[in-house]
Amino acid sequence: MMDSNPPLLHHYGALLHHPSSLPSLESNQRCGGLVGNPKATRPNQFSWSEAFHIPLTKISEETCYGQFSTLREVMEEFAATMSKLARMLAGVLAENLGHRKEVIEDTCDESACFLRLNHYPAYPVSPEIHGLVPHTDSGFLTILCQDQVGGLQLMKDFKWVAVKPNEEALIVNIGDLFQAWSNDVYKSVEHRVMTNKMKRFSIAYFLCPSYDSLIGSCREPSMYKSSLLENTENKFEKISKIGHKVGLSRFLL
Ligand SMILES: O=C(O)CCC(=O)C(=O)O
Ligand SMILES: [Fe+2]
Repeated sequence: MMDSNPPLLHHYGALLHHPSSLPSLESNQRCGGLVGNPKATRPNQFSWSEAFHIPLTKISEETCYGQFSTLREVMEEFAATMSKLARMLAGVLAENLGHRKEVIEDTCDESACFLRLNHYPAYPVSPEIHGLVPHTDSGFLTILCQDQVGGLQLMKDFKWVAVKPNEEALIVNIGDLFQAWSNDVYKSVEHRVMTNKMKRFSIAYFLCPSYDSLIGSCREPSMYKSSLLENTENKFEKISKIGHKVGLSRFLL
């Protein structure tokens, strides 16, 4: 967790409490939608949530916002702020491993980065249902802004630990590809969202390597093979076929 300037979150309150009827997933497909789980056999393999998922390359396109065109400007501003912060943090983490911070600029151009506005409709608190199923984020770094409702948990020492809402803080997660790049010095943490009797909102900014970047470890002996990201198995294809993403295993040597 890191301290953030409280006005930042207040300024973006309109986004955090975005209308629950943002452009439907169907109309949002043009901007990149989420995929379900065709292999699910139990309710807790589904996520009780909907998401407005928008690549940075489309953030200025009015068609992505449907009737909520007033959100466009604040989305652009929010994405620019998060992008700067994510790059700065990832740069510091890269420098900590003895690399130039510019390696992040070289690897992660905006073409693969995206924002996701998550909405978790109210549901009785239950261990049987997830707001968002356990997962790790796939990219380099995620910056997450959550409201005051709570429900986010992360795996620590084989136990789920609640990440208490703090309106003065942002949550920063390492993603799978940063774990691979750092040769496991940084770990992508598993997390999930539980349901809540109040509706909940969060916004995530995902800093991701561009599809034409070579992903491999920055240290020897490397635990992960170097491969062009576009040649590795597509996580979305896998989710729609086998019900879960392939994650880091696709890079292991
Ligand atoms: O809503 C949250 O707190 C978590 C969201 C998340 O993990 C994601 O969008 O990948
Ligand atoms: Fe996540």
